[in-house]
Amino acid sequence: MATMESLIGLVNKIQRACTVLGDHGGEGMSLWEALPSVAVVGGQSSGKSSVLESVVGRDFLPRGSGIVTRRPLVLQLHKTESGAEYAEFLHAPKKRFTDFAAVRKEIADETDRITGKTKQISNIPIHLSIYSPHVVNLTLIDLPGLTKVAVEGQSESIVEDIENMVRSYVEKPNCIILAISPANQDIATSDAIKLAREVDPTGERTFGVLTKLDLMDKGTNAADVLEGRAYRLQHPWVGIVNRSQADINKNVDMIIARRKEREYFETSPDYGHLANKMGSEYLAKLLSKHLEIVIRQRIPSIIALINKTIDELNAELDRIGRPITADGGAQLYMILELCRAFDRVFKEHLDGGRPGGDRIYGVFDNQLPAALKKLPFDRHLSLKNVQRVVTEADGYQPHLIAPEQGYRRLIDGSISYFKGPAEASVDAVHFVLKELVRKSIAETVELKRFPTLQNDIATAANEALERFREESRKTVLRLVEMESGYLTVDFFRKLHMEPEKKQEKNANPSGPNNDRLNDNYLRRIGSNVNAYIGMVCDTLKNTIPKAVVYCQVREAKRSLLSNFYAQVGRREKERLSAMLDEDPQLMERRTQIAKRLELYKSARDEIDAVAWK
Ligand SMILES: Nc1nc2c(ncn2[C@@H]2O[C@H](COP(=O)(O)OP(=O)(O)OP(=O)(O)O)[C@@H](O)[C@H]2O)c(=O)[nH]1
Repeated sequence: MATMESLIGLVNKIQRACTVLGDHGGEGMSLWEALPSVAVVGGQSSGKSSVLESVVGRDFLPRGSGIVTRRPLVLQLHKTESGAEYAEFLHAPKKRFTDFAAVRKEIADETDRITGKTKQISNIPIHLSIYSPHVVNLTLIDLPGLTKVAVEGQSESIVEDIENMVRSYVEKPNCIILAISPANQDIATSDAIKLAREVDPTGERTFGVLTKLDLMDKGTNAADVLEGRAYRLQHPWVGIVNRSQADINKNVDMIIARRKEREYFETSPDYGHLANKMGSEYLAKLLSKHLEIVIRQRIPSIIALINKTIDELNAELDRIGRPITADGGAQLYMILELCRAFDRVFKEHLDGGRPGGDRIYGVFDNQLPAALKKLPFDRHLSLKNVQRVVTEADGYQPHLIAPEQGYRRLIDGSISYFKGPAEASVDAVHFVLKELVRKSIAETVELKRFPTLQNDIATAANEALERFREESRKTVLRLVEMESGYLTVDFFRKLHMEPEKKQEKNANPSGPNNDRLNDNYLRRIGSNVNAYIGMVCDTLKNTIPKAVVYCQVREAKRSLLSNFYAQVGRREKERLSAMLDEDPQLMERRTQIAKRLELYKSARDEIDAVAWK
């Protein structure tokens, strides 16, 4: 069976770890909140700090008039076997305080650091651990005193602010409330009891503490309260006699004060019969014992919470990706795997399965034919232009039979118009491919965590696409040039064979005459060229897409990242790690999760070890 010390020590340890990680508060139910803690609540000057100090057996809290406690103080008491007493602050972890006057000063300074020297309050806690053979394992939270009026220099809202802050601690179901009330005031007006009743109506987690018993009017006593008749709680009331202000001023030692307190009860005619259940030492033991019971009850639910959280953290780690290995070979492998994952997505876009590849067909099916249709052959083959070209081609010697040179020039001129739509198709497909690269990178889940690699892949892919575009451009231009380079002879032979019935009877069949190049003759040349160009157009409508697919689409599928692979393979280990750089926020998040995971796992181990001892 676990001992009391080990159980409370365990909770102390876990709380401390939670604190280091900033695990308390925040989103969801945290481990911190699942652990029991003791909060000290009371009106101003009710004796909260004095009770805390007697429990610890040391002077270490700032004193003065007005509200001195202006930030929550999370005080963890660690019982040590022997040796010197010392204190440590979470905000100055490397510094051991053995002088408790310095601890007091540090609390005051640290309070001012957040709140300024004003009388404002802050709900950011100060964490203090005290290691001593004279304490019991316990975590206590000292809170600002509840007050009814704001004093000079404080905002009007301070009364409410303090109450809200204190309430935020005591309303947690795992908070044990140490409600401090001074005996020289009517218990019915106690701020502590009022708040405790509100958040814990059944009184099962409230411990009533009555201070200043020695300051009661002569002839009156607090037996009614201490024996539970005035205000009933589930736990017995504990009476306390702290040092008076005069004692404090005289520097009366805590140990002596404890002895005097013991003597007070033992010799008191009013409380002598309760003596063994009164005093700060008894209170410390009572709390510690209660805490142990509570912890024991809570262990199953704490373990459940821990296990649930471990599962959640693991799931989140899986989602954002596990840390990357440091080995160069493994990194190279990982980069190539990631590239392949991208490549798969990219191919799915082209081959179907993912949208986008169809837009390439759109280029061939709509854009290209539409552009071809718009070419200005009407203008180029107008009577006027045909006449101009043919005459120019003839030069000083008009053609004898047929205007061979004129035909060639008209055809060449027309064919060169095809370059525009051919290049436009190349560009259009280029942009579709580029967009698909962008989309594929965004859609490759595995790449999400690696912004640098995403960039590298995008750059490499775009460079490759640029090369393919250039190759494709050359190829389609060549197709067009090939059409000019050698004309289809058959077409003209057939023309020649056709009966020239449409020719005017009086026109000179051999061509030119005095009003050489009459309209009908020119129209015929124009329509012959037009028919030939129509044939070329039909051919190019088919061959341009073939060239584009061959040079760009097929290459993109085959070798989009080939150069990149070769480069990566030659890279140094440092460059590989750099490529696998992640979003700093993500890395930070992963470290956070890993740390919390560590905390929860070690908490589980510790609980296992203690609970089954
Ligand atoms: N005689 C006597 N004086 C006490 C007792 N408890 C507290 N005092 C005195 O009451 C004054 C206030 O006590 P603190 O312990 O500072 O009270 P507090 O509730 O912590 O005060 P704040 O943090 O300012 O709200 C001090 O001067 C103490 O010496 C007691 O049991 N007997």
